[in-house]
Amino acid sequence: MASPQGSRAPLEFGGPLGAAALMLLLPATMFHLLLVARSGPARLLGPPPYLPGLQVLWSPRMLLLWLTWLGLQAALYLLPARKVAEGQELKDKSRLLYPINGFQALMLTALLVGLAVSAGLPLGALPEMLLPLAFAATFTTFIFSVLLYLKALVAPASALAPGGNSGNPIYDFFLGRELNPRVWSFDFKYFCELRPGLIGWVLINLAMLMQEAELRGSPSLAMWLVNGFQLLYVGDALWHEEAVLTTMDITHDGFGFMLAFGDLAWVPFTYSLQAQFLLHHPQPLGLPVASVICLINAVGYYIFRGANSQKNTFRKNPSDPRVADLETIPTATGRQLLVSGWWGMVRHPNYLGDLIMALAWSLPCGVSHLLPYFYLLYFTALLVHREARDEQQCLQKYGLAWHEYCRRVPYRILPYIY
Ligand SMILES: NC(=O)C1=CN([C@@H]2O[C@H](COP(=O)(O)OP(=O)(O)OC[C@H]3O[C@@H](n4cnc5c(N)ncnc54)[C@H](OP(=O)(O)O)[C@@H]3O)[C@@H](O)[C@H]2O)C=CC1
Ligand SMILES: CC(C)=CCC[C@@H](C)[C@H]1CC=C2C3=C(CC[C@@]21C)[C@@]1(C)CC[C@H](O)C(C)(C)[C@@H]1CC3
Repeated sequence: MASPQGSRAPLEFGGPLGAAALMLLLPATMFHLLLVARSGPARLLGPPPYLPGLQVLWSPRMLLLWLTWLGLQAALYLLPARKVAEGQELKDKSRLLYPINGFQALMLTALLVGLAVSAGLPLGALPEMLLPLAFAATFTTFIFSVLLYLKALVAPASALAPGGNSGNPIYDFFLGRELNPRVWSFDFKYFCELRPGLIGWVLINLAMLMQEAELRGSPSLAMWLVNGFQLLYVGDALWHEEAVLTTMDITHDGFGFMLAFGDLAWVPFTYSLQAQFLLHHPQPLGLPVASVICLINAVGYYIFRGANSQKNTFRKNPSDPRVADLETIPTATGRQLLVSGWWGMVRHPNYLGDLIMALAWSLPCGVSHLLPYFYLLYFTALLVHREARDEQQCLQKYGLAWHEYCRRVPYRILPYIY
């Protein structure tokens, strides 16, 4: 059944056909990457070394391990939070409350893992378990998405997302029907966006580092860099957890297969690709090159954090002294758009910083293989597409003022190029 507002929303991602194709393509790509990363030639574009049978992929023990991980993160989410933040205003003018305790969850996970490892937990064995673990994550994601779809059938119209309610079950299953599915105060989308996947990603990286130390005596410099850069990224996301409440994933997109799979399976198992690659294909890296790569990551982080913080500070309080002097354009909604500072350089300076960091994460893996650059390629495509979606939403929200912003700041992500 199509909702009144859903029937007006234009279809994205190529409509039902595109959604169906992505639901097959994304898991297939993830398994391809997992298989290729451990193969000798490590060819991104070649066939996988072998096709694993169900007996390799399906393991009740791995399913149990995966569910235990989700359960642990859910328990940490429910612990008392240092702060409770209000989300953006909803259609019915209400605001939801969100616990801000993601960084605390990261620290407690580190403590628990540290204790478990010193008590003999073989974390270095995790690399060998990635395939069945990824299969368990994909399997549970499908089941979870079906439950989310069914839950949305009984949700009031005001709880539905602007997209994802076209009436086509495949499309709606993929995009997600309900904006903020919750059971009591447990918010599934917010929980999945920042906890099990992101923390799982750094844990997989750490397992690669420990396994490398076991195999070769000590972790390589390249492995240290990849682990350090990505830990900084995840730590930063959890430290600035409140900022996720204004992203389009939380404010605009429904919670369906796309985000559930993206958050729970795609992020931990494909974002850790560089560490997986390095475990099986050690790369020599000298200090001078490592220093240049650190500098690239630092520049990317500086732009990413500067731009995101500037916008978040401005959106919270436009008269905050840190942003009060910036030039702005008024809009008919009463909100203003920044046209100087980071947001006067390009229309998505935060994407630029993120892409520079993505480059720095691949460079420690050398230039002999394309595989470790998969993240950079995928992420460029994701951000270009995301930018176009955001542009469309901003045009709807701000109309003429958005046209004026585009005239004053003509480049989207890369100054003078794009
Ligand atoms: N690692 C990963 O896989 C991914 C990382 N990311 C990162 O997540 C972060 C958030 O990205 P995302 O949610 O896409 O979008 P942004 O944080 O860039 O937010 C876009 C919104 O910002 C507001 N805005 C745009 N221009 C201006 C301006 N000039 N002045 C004031 N406000 C403005 C508008 O919303 P409004 O006016 O309503 O406030 C717009 O909808 C980024 O750093 C991105 O790189 C994103 C996707 C994947
Ligand atoms: C191709 C595919 C499977 C689509 C789903 C996309 C998701 C993987 C990404 C959509 C937006 C994301 C964000 C982050 C991770 C990736 C996903 C879920 C993010 C949590 C990474 C850390 C950042 O600091 C962030 C908090 C800004 C970011 C928010 C968006």
